[in-house]
Amino acid sequence: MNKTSAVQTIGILTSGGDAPGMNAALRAVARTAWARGIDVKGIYRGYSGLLNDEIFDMKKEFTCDIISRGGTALFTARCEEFKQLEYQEKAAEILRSHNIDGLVVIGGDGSFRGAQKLSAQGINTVALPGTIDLDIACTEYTIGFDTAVNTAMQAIDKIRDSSTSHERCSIIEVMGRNAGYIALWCGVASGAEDILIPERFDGNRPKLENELIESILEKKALGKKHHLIINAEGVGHSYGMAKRIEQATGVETRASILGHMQRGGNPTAKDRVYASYMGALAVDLLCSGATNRVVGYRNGQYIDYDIEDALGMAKDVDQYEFEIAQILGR
Ligand SMILES: Nc1ncnc2c1ncn2[C@@H]1O[C@H](COP(=O)(O)OP(=O)(O)OP(=O)(O)O)[C@@H](O)[C@H]1O
Ligand SMILES: O=P(O)(O)OC[C@H]1O[C@](O)(CO)[C@@H](O)[C@@H]1O
Ligand SMILES: [Mg+2]
Repeated sequence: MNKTSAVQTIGILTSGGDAPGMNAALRAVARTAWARGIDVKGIYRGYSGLLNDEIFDMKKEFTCDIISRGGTALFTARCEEFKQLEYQEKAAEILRSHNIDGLVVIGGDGSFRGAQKLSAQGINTVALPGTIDLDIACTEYTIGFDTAVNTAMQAIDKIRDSSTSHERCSIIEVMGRNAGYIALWCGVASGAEDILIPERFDGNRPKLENELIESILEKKALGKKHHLIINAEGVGHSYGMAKRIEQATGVETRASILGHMQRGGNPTAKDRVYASYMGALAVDLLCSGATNRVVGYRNGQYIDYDIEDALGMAKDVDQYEFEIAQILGR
């Protein structure tokens, strides 16, 4: 019991797509809470597990040997029904029945909405940005992005060796349904000739493919031995694109979709360390009586925002960075 803390029992859940570093975050939440004299309960499978009362007393052993592991030891899920008020009320009741008066939600923007709804139900809630997509406007860093980019970059390096040997064009599709940050970073880090991201795609596929065909022929004329296109999932259609490009250019073209391997693997040092500090801050915010907050990282500092304000912020790929990425690929 901590008489000065606003909360006495903290629950932790992970929600949405898993992200490397989630384990480091939940470990830091638990260990900081214990250091502050606060009990910790784990909730399996995100909001879905919460509604099914999959709640347990977390013990120290649960947090051992997980900092280096990808994924989430709490498992994760998406739960459509949680968007309805009656299920949010039910979830708050379940939390109260376990004496959970503070909750840490680790997930992406969708999970933040859920956290906000639980805060409205009277459960003090703090969210941590756990997503490989980097698509959260209030923060320059999200847990898992660094690992995902490094994983994808290493895969692209390997494809590049094969692509160069065969003097082919390779289209490599990386994750990011609505956001092109992974594609942009991989494109720059791999020296890609073209980078396709949803933020700069107007939906006109014939126009996009014509531009790519022109770019491939131009570079071929300059003597380039391969052509690497990094395509974000949000633009997609990599296999069809490869076929049409090959037909139009006569350059053998292959598509590779990297898929969920980008979400796994041992987190980088950055993801472990940032996630650890963010997890600790979430606990200290709850202890101070804060609710409906999201933790972020900006200008070298860990900070927190009101969830509504955070979700209201707009995020776009930096135009200067995008232009330079294109120049460097020429
Ligand atoms: N408007 C909402 N109200 C209540 N809960 C929500 C809302 N939107 C999303 N959620 C809950 O959060 C869960 C995760 O949301 P979502 O699938 O958007 O993933 P995310 O947290 O954004 O992560 P990522 O995009 O990185 O996979 C949903 O399945 C749902 O349970
Ligand atoms: O296949 P799933 O698990 O539904 O998730 C895919 C989505 O999750 C993300 O990787 C974010 O975690 C998106 O980039 C992707 O579109
Ligand atoms: Mg999301």
